[in-house]
Amino acid sequence: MAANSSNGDHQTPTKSPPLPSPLRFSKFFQSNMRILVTGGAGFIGSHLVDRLMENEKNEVIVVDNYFTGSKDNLKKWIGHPRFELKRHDVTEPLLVEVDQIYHLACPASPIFYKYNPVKTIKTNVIGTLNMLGLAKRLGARILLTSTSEVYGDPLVHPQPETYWGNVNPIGVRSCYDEGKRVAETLMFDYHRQHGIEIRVARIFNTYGPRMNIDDGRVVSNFIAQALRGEPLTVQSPGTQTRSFCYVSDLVDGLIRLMEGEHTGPINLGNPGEFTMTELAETVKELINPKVEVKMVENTPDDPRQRKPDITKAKELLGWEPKVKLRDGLPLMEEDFRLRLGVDKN
Ligand SMILES: NC(=O)c1ccc[n+]([C@@H]2O[C@H](COP(=O)([O-])OP(=O)(O)OC[C@H]3O[C@@H](n4cnc5c(N)ncnc54)[C@H](O)[C@@H]3O)[C@@H](O)[C@H]2O)c1
Ligand SMILES: O=C(O)[C@H]1O[C@H](OP(=O)(O)OP(=O)(O)OC[C@H]2O[C@@H](n3ccc(=O)[nH]c3=O)[C@H](O)[C@@H]2O)[C@H](O)[C@@H](O)[C@@H]1O
Repeated sequence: MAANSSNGDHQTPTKSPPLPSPLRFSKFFQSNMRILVTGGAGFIGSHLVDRLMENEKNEVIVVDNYFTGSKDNLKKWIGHPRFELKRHDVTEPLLVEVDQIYHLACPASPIFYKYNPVKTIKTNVIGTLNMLGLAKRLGARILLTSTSEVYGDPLVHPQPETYWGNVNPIGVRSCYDEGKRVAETLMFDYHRQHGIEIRVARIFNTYGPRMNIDDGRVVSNFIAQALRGEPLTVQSPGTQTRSFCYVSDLVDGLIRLMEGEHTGPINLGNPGEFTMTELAETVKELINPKVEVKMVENTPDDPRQRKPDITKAKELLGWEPKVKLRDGLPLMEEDFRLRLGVDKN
């Protein structure tokens, strides 16, 4: 019987195992944490990647199908030894070895998520199932970027995480808001059934540099319109409200949530609340006082009010946003000027 065999079935190895590749000890492999970011070529994802890459102990893998994201957002990392970019659609299974998963992949602007609603549902449901399956196989911690849209057209204001929402299940926005609600359910079922370490962030309207110029969301629309000298299109009635969070604050919140001890769901957003008419007037005043503000028709099921209750984020993550709308808009203006080629007079 072999001396080192516990059950007697094993042969004593006659040959020692091969040495690991010498590359195993190079700088490339010395990271402590390998992190997957799905949707990392998008707006929030690329800012998250920037922040994760600042830490030399992190190795970052991005997967994206480039539906609304772009390699351009990640160009400073392409070729970096701790960075890898892969064209991949999350509705297909993925085999990679990672310690953490930030799962962002999903079109976020209403014009894009409504463009192919069935695909949006597949991305939210099958995409999240695939990422949870990966997390289960690896024992990895997974964070989902859910949304304030799970509250629908809210009847409670501001919205705490305990509010179950007011969502139209058959409307044109349902592919996104019901899709995210199922994604949250899947996260908690995998947690309860399989013990997966989960984190769920409910993000409220976030803005900043790198949003697509023709993204269709309100802040990017107004800034692009102001710079092009076109009327700012306020969708009626203009009294509907949103609360806008600058992207650096949001990324800080996501990382705190991932690194902390709480599953969530946790609201991440800036409680400063504005009507769309107020937003248009602010953009006009800061960027181009000559443009006109024009009232246009709205889209179905547009939520009338939205403001996060961030008590939980403050208490559990020690997080609150720092950048006020009036300070964030000029930072975004600078980026849009560069990309549109419009100089400041
Ligand atoms: N920006 C916000 O205000 C906001 C608010 C709430 C929630 N969120 C959530 O945050 C995440 C990122 O939003 P964003 O504003 O950066 O949007 P974005 O559209 O800029 O980024 C989404 C990224 O996901 C990719 N993607 C889409 N479908 C995919 C698929 N099937 N497979 C692989 N990649 C896919 C896109 O190409 C893009 O790079 C989304 O999950 C969104 O629902 C954003
Ligand atoms: O933060 C959230 O939870 C969600 O918010 C947004 O959805 P929405 O608030 O409808 O975002 P916008 O399309 O930017 O619209 C905001 C408001 O601006 C108005 N709007 C939009 C565009 C425009 O040109 N003018 C205008 O007045 C809309 O009617 C709406 O009332 C995002 O698009 C979602 O991805 C995200 O999940």
